[in-house]
Amino acid sequence: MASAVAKGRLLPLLAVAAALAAVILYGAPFSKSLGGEGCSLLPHDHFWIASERVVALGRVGPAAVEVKGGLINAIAVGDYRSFLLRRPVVDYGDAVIMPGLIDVHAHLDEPGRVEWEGFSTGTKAAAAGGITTLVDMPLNSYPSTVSEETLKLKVDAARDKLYVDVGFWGGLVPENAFNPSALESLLKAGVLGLKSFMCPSGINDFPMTNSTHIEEGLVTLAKYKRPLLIHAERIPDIESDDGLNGDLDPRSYATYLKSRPPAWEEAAIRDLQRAMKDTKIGGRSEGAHIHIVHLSDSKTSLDLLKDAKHNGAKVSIETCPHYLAFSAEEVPDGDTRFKCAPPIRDATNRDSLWEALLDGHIDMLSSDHSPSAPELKLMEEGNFLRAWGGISSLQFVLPVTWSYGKKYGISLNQLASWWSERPAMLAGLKNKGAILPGYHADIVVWKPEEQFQLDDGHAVYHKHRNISAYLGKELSGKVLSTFVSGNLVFAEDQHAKAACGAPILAE
Ligand SMILES: NC(=O)NC(NC(N)=O)C(=O)[O-]
Ligand SMILES: [Zn+2]
Ligand SMILES: [Zn+2]
Repeated sequence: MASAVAKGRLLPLLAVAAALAAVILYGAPFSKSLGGEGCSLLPHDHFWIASERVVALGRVGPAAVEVKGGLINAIAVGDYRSFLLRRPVVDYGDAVIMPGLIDVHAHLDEPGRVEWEGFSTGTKAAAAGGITTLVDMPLNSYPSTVSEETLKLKVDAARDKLYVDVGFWGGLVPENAFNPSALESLLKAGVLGLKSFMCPSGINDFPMTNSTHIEEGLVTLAKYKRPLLIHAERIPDIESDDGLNGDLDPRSYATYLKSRPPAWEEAAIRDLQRAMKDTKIGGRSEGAHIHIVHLSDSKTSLDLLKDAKHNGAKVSIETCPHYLAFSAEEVPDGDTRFKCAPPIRDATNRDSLWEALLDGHIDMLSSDHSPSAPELKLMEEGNFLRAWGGISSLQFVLPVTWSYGKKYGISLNQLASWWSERPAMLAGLKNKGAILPGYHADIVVWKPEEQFQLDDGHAVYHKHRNISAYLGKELSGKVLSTFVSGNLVFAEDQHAKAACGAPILAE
């Protein structure tokens, strides 16, 4: 098995344990020092972790991973046990060792709305769920991250509160879209890219943009080679009133579903045709990249995006676990925990989303963790039209993707691609998103087969556990350990004492 992987595939072979022909060792060129006191539950900065199922180098199999100074230093592929005698090693048996998840779409709501989530609880939940990096959305905090100054407020608010690494998206809003120097100062200050809405965002200081704002913003983004993430729903110029006449029961999920039809996603994507074309080689914003967040409509909207990609536009697509796990048919009336925008659609739509993900038309997954204060979910009243829209899911996305994906035959390598490799590329995170020598030792160790009930006895680190639509579900996939830059930040239902995650700022 070892030699099959080694054959000319990847990195230079720096050393081979001569006594053990079965072990192939890949080495890294440099190392970086670890964080300080209390950062890790493991008292070493040089150690090995090993298991029968390491997801690395394009395969899943027995291997040991050497972690040194926060980086992956080497990978010994094959029968590692005798090789590791007398070395500090954690042998995880048949648990899976996989790259940590990178969640490119989470709303942590700090500063300004810590009563919704906050950096501390949000990143503790991430660590407990095997997420090692997340990128925070520019809205739902107050103020929104739309300028150099407001980014500074974010970074200041995050100090000493991060249990995992956190990057930041900035906002593209009408106020800065036609002002390249304002956008440049935001980009120079370190946001990893920008995000905009094509419909009202629900947040006053984050107004929506039209396609002209977007086309202008992309020209500046092209210079920096950073992406624009777009919430692609737009109220069509002529709204059909299908089904929206007659009695509207705001507790009925059908009412909500009809209020945001696939035509909204389609209208936004049609409106983006010119912007997408501009990203092509030779186009006005060549070098820029459009990323469609949380795609729900797997029909015309997806077809239009597939065409754009096929014609050379630089476009990527994400969807979220809730669109893959749930269907409109099963959302109980009045259960506003399931309210999000765009909405969760019918089961046929869900199956087609899975198909598109498996076929590579959808590139990656994200949580779109968007909690609020519980009162705003109006759970007693159950009013879908007035409740806060957003699914609370951060800690659960790995077991959810796995549990609901099993019946579609997903593999561990696909999980690593959708949750680590592709998101790292989107966010421009070099040295993250894979278990490779020289990369950050950002790793999740988990047991896919272990089932658990997400009941009252289960530790949930989100600020508000009861607003999550996943509560009460039986899931498969228990996270044992999470490493961020070699620090064991979560293990056995415990977090490291100190919050040593790093803010990530683009250079
Ligand atoms: N203001 C929000 O957080 N909105 C979010 N809400 C959802 N998805 O329901 C989003 O990402 O659009
Ligand atoms: Zn959105
Ligand atoms: Zn969102």
